[in-house]
Amino acid sequence: MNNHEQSGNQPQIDDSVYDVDSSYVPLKKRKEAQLENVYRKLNLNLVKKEVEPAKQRQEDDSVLMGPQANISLVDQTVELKKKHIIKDKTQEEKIAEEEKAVLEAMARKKQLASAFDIAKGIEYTEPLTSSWKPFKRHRMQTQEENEVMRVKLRIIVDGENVPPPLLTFKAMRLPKPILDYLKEKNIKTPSPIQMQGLPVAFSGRDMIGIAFTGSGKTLAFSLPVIMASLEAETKLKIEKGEGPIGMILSPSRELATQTYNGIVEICEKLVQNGYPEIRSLLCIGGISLQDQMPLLDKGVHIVVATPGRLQDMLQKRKLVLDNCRYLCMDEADRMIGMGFEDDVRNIMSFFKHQRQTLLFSATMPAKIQEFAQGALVKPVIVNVGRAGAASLDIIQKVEYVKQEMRVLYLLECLQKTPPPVLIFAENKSDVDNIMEYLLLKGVESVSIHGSKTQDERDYAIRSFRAGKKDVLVATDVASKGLDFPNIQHVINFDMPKDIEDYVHRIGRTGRSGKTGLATTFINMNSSDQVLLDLKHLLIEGKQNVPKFLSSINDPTDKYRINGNQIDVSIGCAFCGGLGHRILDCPKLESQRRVQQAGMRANTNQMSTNDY
Ligand SMILES: Nc1ncnc2c1ncn2[C@@H]1O[C@H](COP(=O)(O)OP(=O)(O)OP(=O)(O)O)[C@@H](O)[C@H]1O
Repeated sequence: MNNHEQSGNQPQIDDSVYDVDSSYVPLKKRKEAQLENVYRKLNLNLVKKEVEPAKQRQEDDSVLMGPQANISLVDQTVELKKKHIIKDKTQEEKIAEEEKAVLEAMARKKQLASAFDIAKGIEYTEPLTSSWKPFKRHRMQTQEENEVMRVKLRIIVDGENVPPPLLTFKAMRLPKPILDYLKEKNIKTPSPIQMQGLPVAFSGRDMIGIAFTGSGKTLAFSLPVIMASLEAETKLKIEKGEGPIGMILSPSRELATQTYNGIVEICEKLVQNGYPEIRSLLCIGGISLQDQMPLLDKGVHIVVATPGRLQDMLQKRKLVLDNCRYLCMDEADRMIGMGFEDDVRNIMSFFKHQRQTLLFSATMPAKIQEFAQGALVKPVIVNVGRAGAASLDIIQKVEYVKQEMRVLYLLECLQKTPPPVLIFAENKSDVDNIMEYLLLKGVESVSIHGSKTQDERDYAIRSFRAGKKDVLVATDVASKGLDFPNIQHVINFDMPKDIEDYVHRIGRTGRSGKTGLATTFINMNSSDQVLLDLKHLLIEGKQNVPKFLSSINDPTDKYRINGNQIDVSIGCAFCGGLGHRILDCPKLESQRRVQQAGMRANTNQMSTNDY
């Protein structure tokens, strides 16, 4: 029943209609055109360069080499060896060079740094320090011992002087009320991203944290901001109108609210136990600024914000970042890579001092890491699993369902598991239609998308979270970071445009060690590129790959010369998709188009949804 392709008796499955071959006829031409577009966008002239060096070398060689040459034989030999190496470059090396050039050009174009620092010519070379340190016995551990531990925990780190991983919350020297809070929440042992990420963040180090959906990243950046605030408050009380000490940026109002609520709970626990009051402000669209003025007047320690409202407040000087020393971007690749990039750059420009910067996400392609490293000081990269990999706790099913049959099939699909179930659709109108249909059929459902009022959005999230509604139908606004308890099943009414969104969507289930199911409807309307990314993601996750996916012509085959010589698992350095390389990246191409048309606000769903 789960797999239509396998059962072969469902009318809505029609593999024969799915003529994938025809869409790949002009592949070579398409690649050439895409390449040209990428280069044009980046003002590179690499296509020309590819042709010219050989000619140039010939000319150079004729001048430099041979008996007439005015250089020593040793130098000539070196030159000849170089020449030989250049000539012997494998196709793999050439591709790697092209990819590197594209990435470097992008990094140059998009330095993520404070305008203030750039203007003043300030460059920070050393990380900030903090008074936190691990117990002596952990400090005494050798790097080798730490590394052995990391290997066991499947944690990969990169960076100088990485603090040791700590296996218990107690070893992290957290205040007792926080330890009690964690126990009450049944959070007994830190997850791997917490074991390594928390010591790094507590030490004041800049960090990029990558770990699969539902693995506890929120605590890995919330506890450090609370600790930093406690430290600051203890040293010098935050007075009227001062603060914040730390700031967390989220791509959606709902995610910001969730993070804020978690922080407030922990801070309340601290106050109940005699610790100083740590005040937090939720800075998102749809909340009355007037209502927040009394809190702002008192001074706040922590701000959790979406970029739109935050910029508004910064511009109006309702908030100043003079004392802000901690910045975390949750779902960082979304924040930097798509849509919010200019906003983030603008927010950065309001900082006046060095800050600790942390970036977290489940999907963080190399492109973002390179880009972000320009803004971080001696960062530590903490990686648990491949960036962009799906959680192994999710059973992924992919079914071919004709476009017009999808709504009808939803009801059957809903029977697969008990509630709660999340249904994702790309378009707001689809969300509305699905919702109407489910209500007609008596399914207790709520829906959320960017055109709903804040009250409607809040109601939907609240009632679904409380278990009063069985089904939440949503656009991608609810796909990133939201943590609903025990989602049994995620249904993708359509395949998202990029594989990262797919990873985030299905990541609403299979969280904190529990198993979940994800079903995705695909048909001829799904793009070939993303289906190939999906195929490779399923292979990576050891999931069943349906025949209609495995039979698609795979352009990454062309990179597997000489018997799979190229490791395709490196995937696309821009979007992280495994089914293509950066030179074929549809997302890069679509961004180029968006930028050219100057339509960012209209075409990026996040931007319209989340302010
Ligand atoms: N160490 C832990 N042990 C058990 N549960 C935990 C632990 N840490 C966090 N959790 C719980 O796991 C759930 C998922 O955590 P969280 O929302 O932080 O995941 P995430 O990694 O941020 O996911 P996403 O990538 O989707 O944003 C939450 O309900 C959280 O309370």
